[in-house]
Amino acid sequence: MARAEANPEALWNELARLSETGALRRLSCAFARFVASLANGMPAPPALVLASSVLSELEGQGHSCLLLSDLAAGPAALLGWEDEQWKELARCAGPLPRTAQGWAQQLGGCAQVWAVGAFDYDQPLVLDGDRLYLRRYWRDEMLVAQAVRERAGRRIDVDAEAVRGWLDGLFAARPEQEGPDWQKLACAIALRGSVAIITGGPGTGKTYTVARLLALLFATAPQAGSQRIALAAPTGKAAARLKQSIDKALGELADRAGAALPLRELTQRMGAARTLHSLLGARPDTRAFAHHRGNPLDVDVLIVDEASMVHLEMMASLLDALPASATLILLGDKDQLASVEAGAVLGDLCHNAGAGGYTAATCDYVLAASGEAVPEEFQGDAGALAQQTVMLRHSRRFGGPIGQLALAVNAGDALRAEALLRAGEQGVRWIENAQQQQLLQLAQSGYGPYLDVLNTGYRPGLNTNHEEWVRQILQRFESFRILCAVRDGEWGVAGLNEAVAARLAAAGLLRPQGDWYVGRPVMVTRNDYGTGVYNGDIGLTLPDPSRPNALRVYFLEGDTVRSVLATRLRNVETAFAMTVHKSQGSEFRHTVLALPRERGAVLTRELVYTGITRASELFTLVSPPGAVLAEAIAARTHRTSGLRGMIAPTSR
Ligand SMILES: Nc1ncnc2c1ncn2[C@@H]1O[C@H](COP(=O)(O)OP(=O)(O)OP(=O)(O)O)[C@@H](O)[C@H]1O
Repeated sequence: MARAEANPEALWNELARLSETGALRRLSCAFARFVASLANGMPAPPALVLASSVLSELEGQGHSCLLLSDLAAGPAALLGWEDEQWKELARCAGPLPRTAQGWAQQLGGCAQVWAVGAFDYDQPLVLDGDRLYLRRYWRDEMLVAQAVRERAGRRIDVDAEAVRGWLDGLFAARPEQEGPDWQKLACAIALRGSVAIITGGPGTGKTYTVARLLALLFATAPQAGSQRIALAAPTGKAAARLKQSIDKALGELADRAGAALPLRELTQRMGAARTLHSLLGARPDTRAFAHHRGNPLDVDVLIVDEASMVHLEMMASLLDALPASATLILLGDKDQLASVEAGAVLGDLCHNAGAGGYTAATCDYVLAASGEAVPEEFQGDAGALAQQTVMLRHSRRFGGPIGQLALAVNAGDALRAEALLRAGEQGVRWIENAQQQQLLQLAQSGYGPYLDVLNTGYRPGLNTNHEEWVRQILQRFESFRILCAVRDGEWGVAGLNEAVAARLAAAGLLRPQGDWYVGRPVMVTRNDYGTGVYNGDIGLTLPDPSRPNALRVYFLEGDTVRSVLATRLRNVETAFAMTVHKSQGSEFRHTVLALPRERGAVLTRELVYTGITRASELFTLVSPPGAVLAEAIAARTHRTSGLRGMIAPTSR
């Protein structure tokens, strides 16, 4: 890097140029200007201008902080830039520190940066060791780390013998299986603490396990009758699915347990599963929730499903609002895509779950309370939180080709993934060197079943009633979906939605007119408290039976159908195709994953894995020419955060 003199004007011009070319968000440029403006008229050091713009840019990509070592090494790759773009910017900035320590010294001396431990003037940037944060994210990470550490260290007295008796009754013996019953083990572990993480791929029995954990809590809690249990998930769809699965599992258990355990009472008392937004009391026009440490949630046990989708800010709010006496159970698949917003909280909390790392004390307790012996390879001491974390390893739903493909992708084995796809076994298909027409053909047959019912029309007498007709259409629509890696272009959400609608119209199956038309599937893109629809909700546009010319959008939540007048929905987009991100928490009988022509930063192993695991019976990969699949599998999501480090020091 050249060691020229600093040229502040050239630096600002270069930042502006980068934002004009789209390499840098306008926001990042504006943020750097804001930080610079806080110097009481003094010129801002170029190092600070650079660090602020890079930090803001990385925040937009989901990182919660900036490692100074990345800054010293040149963050071009991290930003998705060419080396030359960074070098040019750095040239304008003049001499810059070459080491992380050098950066820490320079930044720590700036009035806009609070070096942790120094006097706090509420500066916008926080320097914590070798990490630079926006203050909000530093505060959120500290809050999450502290709350998790405290919870992981807390033990609840358990009568291990009694627990063993109940667990033996709740889980069938499995003489033919090798290794411990991780599900049983997870119940024992969760019961003794005020936090537990149960992670595992799809179909590994996370919900099955948690239903048994609830039964166990009910059977062993001193005041079982008054336990307040809440179920929640990041999206409405995931919440409805959680409630449905738990009700089903508890229903089956109730039949088996009989009078010994009044589980039907528990099911009735639990109430609906809610989105985290609604549980915490989201309010229009403010980020602050109604529930926080001053007005905590009224719960004893909180179960959160699809925890991989929970972003840092939400996790911090949740932990802040949870009373110390309550137990938090997080369920999720650590290998799925992280949240759209900054942070990869579940991944950070249980990054090493596969290795176990259970102490002798944990192993003794688990043996006494569940009869399960932890194999030697999973023993060790991976810290307090690891003692409360269990990974479920055996998928019941996913043994076939879809499961094998997901495993291969997760293990980074592109050759095996390609071989499985090419073998064309029942359950997985690959359309290589695809043309868009082939995908549109798939869409026409995949969406055919819902369009059949739609086009038959609602006829009193033929379809038992209007709600039943709507339910049938919604259920059929939910059995097929196109997932995209990107938003733009021929293989992106926007282009494909338009192309699919045009194709269905050309086939005489739809009559698109203007924004709203009968049969248009839509996805809500923003929470709307007025109409009670939330980001990620998917509905279908159908005639309003009581007003001849009006259209309503119908949403299916579990078994319940609800609707909103179409014209009242402001933030929606057509949803024949959706991003893999938005599909998390959903499952479709046939899932089609469309990869783009070129590899970009978003195309990662986690994205492909998440796409595959949305399919319950059939998975089709559609890819234009190129080695995009192998490249995607080789690219892992990397999110910089300080959470692991903040939890680790005192977690042993
Ligand atoms: N120990 C078990 N014995 C019998 N059936 C089981 C067991 N564990 C899970 N199942 C069954 O396997 C299926 C998948 O379980 P479950 O839905 O709990 O998995 P999950 O991990 O929550 O899946 P997802 O991530 O897709 O929500 C269910 O039908 C469940 O009843």
